[in-house]
Amino acid sequence: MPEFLKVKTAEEILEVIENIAPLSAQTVSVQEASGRVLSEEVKAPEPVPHFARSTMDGYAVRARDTFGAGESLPALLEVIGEVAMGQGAQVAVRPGTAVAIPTGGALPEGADAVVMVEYTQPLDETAIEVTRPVAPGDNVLGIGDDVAAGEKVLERGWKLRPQDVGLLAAMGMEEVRVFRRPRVAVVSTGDEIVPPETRSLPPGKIRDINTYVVAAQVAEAGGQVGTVRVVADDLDALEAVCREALAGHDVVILSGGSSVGIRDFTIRVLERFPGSELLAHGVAIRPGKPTILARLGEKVLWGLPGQPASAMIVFTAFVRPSLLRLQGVEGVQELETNVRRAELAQNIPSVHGRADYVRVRLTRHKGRLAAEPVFGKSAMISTLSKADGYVIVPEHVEGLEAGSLVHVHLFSTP
Ligand SMILES: Nc1nc2c(c(=O)[nH]1)N[C@H]1C(S)=C(S)[C@@H](COP(=O)(O)OP(=O)(O)OC[C@H]3O[C@@H](n4cnc5c(N)ncnc54)[C@H](O)[C@@H]3O)O[C@H]1N2
Ligand code: MOO
Repeated sequence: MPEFLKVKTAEEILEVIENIAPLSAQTVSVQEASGRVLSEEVKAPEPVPHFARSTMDGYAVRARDTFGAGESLPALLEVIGEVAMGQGAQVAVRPGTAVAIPTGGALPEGADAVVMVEYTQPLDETAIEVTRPVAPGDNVLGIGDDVAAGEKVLERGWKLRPQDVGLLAAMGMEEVRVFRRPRVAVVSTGDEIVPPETRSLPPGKIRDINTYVVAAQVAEAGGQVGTVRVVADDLDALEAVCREALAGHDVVILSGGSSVGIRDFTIRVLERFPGSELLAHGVAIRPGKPTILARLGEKVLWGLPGQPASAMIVFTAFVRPSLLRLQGVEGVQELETNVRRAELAQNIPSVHGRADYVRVRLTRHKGRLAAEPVFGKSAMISTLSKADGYVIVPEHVEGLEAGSLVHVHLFSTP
């Protein structure tokens, strides 16, 4: 009797994934760096800012000249000049004097603070009264206050976000070293699969769903979608497509044919690749049991269940983290941002023996985030479209009760 050869728990699969080494590194320009993962830590090559800047519109002063100043006893200061934006200060502040300065202007020599214009009163063309004292450093961003020279600002394995790219730009970095993005082939198998543009569907045929879902998920996970193919249930044809896909890609994702039926060829194709190492055939989750994970040297092959809901759930739970590992993401940066806590809106029944991955939709209930189960067979695409993610009912738990707090694993990062 055919059977699943190597059934693993979700935790065991995630352990295998954690041990996937990143791909090689490459240099990219800072403009292209958002979403990429650093292959080296970044240290600040220079201080930011590299000159002391005012953070307010006002007057650069010596703080001690304002000590004791108040509404009834203002400090009188001579205004001896003005700082132009984008230029170094041309004049130094001496005792008893002030220099007009815009927000972001360079603090003149001799000054150690800025008085906001609101707390000054012009006396005449060349003098002001200061009605509030400032302490040294007030309203000033000193050299290196933002980033000190040599400071470690970003870790290896950090996935760069827009604000990180801003930090690199501020430090004058034009390029960074990042891990290569995995090139991924997406292959759907099945005699029944026809392209979406097919107008009148013959009986027994269905339009291709998984190719489109998986390719979009790969792109969202930072992978580069390469070959996209639909292959008939034919062992030789599938072998040929896999051979070509493995040669030109880091990862090959098949969908369909991963179960134990007579037309489920993924395992049989793998047997034709002598160096292949089957890491999992079957994972103890529902839906999604017929999942295959294999390594062929440096390459990774995933066989996803053909049912669209199963394929999408398995991708989110396992394939996505594996693509992130190949890109060098370390720790939980990405996985954490993909989880929301919500209150379960309805009971979820479940049985012992397999972890249930139940599709849910996120809604607002009395100002709080709620997770509403979307029940349906794994052959249904509409349930996925209604759902935002899934909730896991662990193997040894008999269902979850309405009102309990759950983790919703999102299909997409918003
Ligand atoms: N005797 C058993 N039969 C099945 C088992 C089992 O344990 N024992 N598991 C069931 C489960 S659960 C799933 S899920 C499916 C997965 O099977 P395969 O991965 O081998 O996938 P296929 O049989 O090729 O297809 C299943 C289903 O999905 C449809 N499909 C396939 N590709 C696409 C696509 N690109 N777009 C849209 N739909 C697709 C396909 O037409 C089938 O209806 O096995 C169960 N059987
Ligand atoms: O486990 Mo299947 O993947 O229910 O549809």
